[in-house]
Amino acid sequence: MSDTTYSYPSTPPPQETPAPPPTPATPLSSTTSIEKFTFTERQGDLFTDAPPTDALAHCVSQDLRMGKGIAYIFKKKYEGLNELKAQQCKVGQVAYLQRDNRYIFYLITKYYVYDKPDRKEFETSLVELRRLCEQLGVRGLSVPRIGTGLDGLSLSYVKSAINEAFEGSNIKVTMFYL
Ligand SMILES: Nc1ncnc2c1ncn2[C@@H]1O[C@H](COP(=O)(O)OP(=O)(O)OC[C@H]2O[C@H](OP(=O)(O)O)[C@H](O)[C@@H]2O)[C@@H](O)[C@H]1O
Repeated sequence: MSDTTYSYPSTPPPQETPAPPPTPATPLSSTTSIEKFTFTERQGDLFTDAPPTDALAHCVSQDLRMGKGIAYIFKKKYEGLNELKAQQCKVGQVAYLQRDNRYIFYLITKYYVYDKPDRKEFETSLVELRRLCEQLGVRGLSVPRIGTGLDGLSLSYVKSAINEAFEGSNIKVTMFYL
């Protein structure tokens, strides 16, 4: 008896779905840096220890008296009273000067020199400060313990208000203290 070999078309094995090509990893180039908001406290003199390219900010009254405290030092060091007055800033707004290749910000946190700022106006001026920093391309901002001396705000409140106002920005804020 002859062997008859039947050949059947081989049933192709079930097609495996070809694995998708590996997703190329996002190239982390050395230039990929997403700057984030940081808040740092540093002991030192704002005027001598802050990075020279950092903008500076402090609190003043709408009447721009700057009669004492650190405001007085700013007035003596940067002058510009007429430039500031010409901006006609009101409480909650921020006037500024350009000096030595940096911005100097004046947060208007109260009406008169003898007033004390209220929190809402203080916070409004911080939000305006951030807006101005972003508009002017400021990436580094150095401040004293704003509002905590003559203006009588608590340090913990001021720090939380700064963090609240700047969270989500790409600005590095440094708070100097003596
Ligand atoms: N070189 C330096 N480096 C680093 N930190 C320094 C410093 N020099 C001083 N400090 C500290 O910086 C904090 C706040 O210093 P301040 O008490 O002056 O400011 P403030 O923001 O509470 O109040 C503003 C109102 O006071 C003013 O005078 P008026 O009465 O209003 O005329 C204005 O006009 C405003 O309205 C205190 O811890 C100081 O030790």
